[in-house]
Amino acid sequence: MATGRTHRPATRSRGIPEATVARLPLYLRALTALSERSVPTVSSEELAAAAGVNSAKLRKDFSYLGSYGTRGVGYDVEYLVYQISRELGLTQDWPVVIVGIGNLGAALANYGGFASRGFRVAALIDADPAMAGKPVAGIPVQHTDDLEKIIDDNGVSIGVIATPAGAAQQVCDRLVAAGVTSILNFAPTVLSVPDGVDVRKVDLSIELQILAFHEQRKAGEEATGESEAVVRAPKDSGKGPDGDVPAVMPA
Ligand SMILES: NC(=O)c1ccc[n+]([C@@H]2O[C@H](COP(=O)([O-])OP(=O)(O)OC[C@H]3O[C@@H](n4cnc5c(N)ncnc54)[C@H](O)[C@@H]3O)[C@@H](O)[C@H]2O)c1
Repeated sequence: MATGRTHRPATRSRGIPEATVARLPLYLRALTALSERSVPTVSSEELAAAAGVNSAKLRKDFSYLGSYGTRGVGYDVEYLVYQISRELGLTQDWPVVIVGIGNLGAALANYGGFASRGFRVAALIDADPAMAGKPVAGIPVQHTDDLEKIIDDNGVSIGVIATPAGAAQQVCDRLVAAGVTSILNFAPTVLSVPDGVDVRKVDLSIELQILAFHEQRKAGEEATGESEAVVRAPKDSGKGPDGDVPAVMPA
């Protein structure tokens, strides 16, 4: 299944719904931008607009954090940044390994945005012996033979898979056996993991296919001149139960 969902129940142990957890990074991004502009407080409406979320939903989400804002003043930006960062586990440093240092893995390794969000690229791993020792983003690539030792030495719990699809499950199995409990998978394949391991999948081509579906629908509306046309989506419109995550893609 092409999904960005984690293999977890809908509610986390501390009572915060998974859908709220998924919105916390959106609030954090908007709050960080306000903080960088030294904005001290923000109303729920302003923040909701900046995060692209409905304001009633935002207030409900923040109630799970025990954050209710002050009437007429709004939310304290710095405190909310701290609260959300703490809730997301970002007040600590997370060493991450990237496996598969080709076009995508190298681009990820070079992305500066991870470090500023608390994710440190601890190691780069590839199966190609010719790459071993070569620096990418200033970090020497290490061979997959040493994967288990690298995970252990660096205390890594988050792994990023950027290998071809055919290698991804085997890489995943090794990461999990070595102690990794969260995986971000870029390979276009479904990974099987044991309970207790979270997998999130990123697939830009699926996002593009969903956009293509909407483009096609818009073009159909224009052609028939139906400004408010009821153009019914196929039974499976490409959206999951939350309306934001593709559940099943057309063949
Ligand atoms: N999710 C997305 O939006 C998205 C976008 C682009 C690419 N991809 C996927 O990301 C993956 C990588 O794409 P790319 O363009 O970087 O490919 P690439 O061929 O440039 O790189 C793949 C790298 O993986 C290494 N590799 C192969 N088997 C391995 C193994 N068992 N263990 C460790 N390393 C191994 C190869 O040596 C190579 O360096 C592909 O699966 C591709 O489909 C996903």
